Amino acid sequence: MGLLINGEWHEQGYDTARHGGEFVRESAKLRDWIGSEAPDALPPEAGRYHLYVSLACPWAHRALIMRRLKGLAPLIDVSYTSPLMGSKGWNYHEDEGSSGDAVNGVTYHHELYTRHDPGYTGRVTVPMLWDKKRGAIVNNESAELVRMFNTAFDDITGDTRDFYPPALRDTVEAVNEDVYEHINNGVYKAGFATEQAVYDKHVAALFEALERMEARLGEQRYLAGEYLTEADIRLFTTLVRFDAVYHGHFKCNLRRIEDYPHLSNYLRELYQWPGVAETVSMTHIQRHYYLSHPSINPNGIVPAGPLLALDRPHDRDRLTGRGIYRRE
Ligand SMILES: N[C@@H](CCC(=O)N[C@@H](CS)C(=O)NCC(=O)O)C(=O)O
Repeated sequence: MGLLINGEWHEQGYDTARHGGEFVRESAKLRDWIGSEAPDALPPEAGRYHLYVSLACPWAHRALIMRRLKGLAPLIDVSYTSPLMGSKGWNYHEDEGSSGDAVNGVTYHHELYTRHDPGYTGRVTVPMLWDKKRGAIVNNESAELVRMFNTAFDDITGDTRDFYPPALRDTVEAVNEDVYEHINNGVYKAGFATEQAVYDKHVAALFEALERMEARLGEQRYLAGEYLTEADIRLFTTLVRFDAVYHGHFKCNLRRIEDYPHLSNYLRELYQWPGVAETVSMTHIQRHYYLSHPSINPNGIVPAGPLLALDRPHDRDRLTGRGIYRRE
């Protein structure tokens, strides 16, 4: 793990001591846009953009799912990193399970950031969308990649499915805020805490939020109601990692997702949604977390279980669901 300072790689973990034992996530810095809404946006084009992801990373995973569900796989190709994030950060070592970098041929992900800006300062993260034409990064904030993929390429693909329908936006935003703060990032805040009181606070907030989602999903099919939206994709990527990684490795162990009837059935429904299972690699997920954080798991033993069997039947059909909203 490390970061770039004026274009130089520095090996450095998260500095929790500076924040009283708290893990504080740095905001993504590269925020260009593709589409027709913004005046200075880049044009949507088939084959022009390339998505760099780790199959282990929950933030990358949400972009990868949107790419798949919006039919963008033929337009936007993908490279995935090795699951092991060592002292030089994310890398493309094919012998460790990476696809290699077919576009730029780099070994380390940070080389892409310095190709974009030789003096780059900041964390070097996945997911990241690359513009082959300019040889530059478009955007490294997954929440924005999800939004972009939802609409930017619709004129090319003819796909009008909308994961952020205007009538549901307020609900989606409210759920996203709770899920991001207490669940998506909550597991990290608990797992990377280096003070007992900090861990206690975040683990409690995490399970209170899971209870809220459990109650919500007891009454409605999806987080924003009858339609599957980006809010569901954003919760899914944490739920699917929870019992396998966050429960043990990050000590988020008051309960498992399996112990919540609605959350566990909902997790299985989403996992079985056409196209989703193929974006899930439990091998990358478990190998990444258990092998990349020596301060938490010094011996690097990767556990054998749990046996999740996410293809078991679910009971969600008892609630009204209308699938994905389509724009007129
Ligand atoms: N805000 C970013 C966060 C992405 C992120 O933190 N990704 C992690 C992997 S799960 C990463 O690349 N971490 C490397 C680091 O922080 O040095 C997003 O959602 O796209």
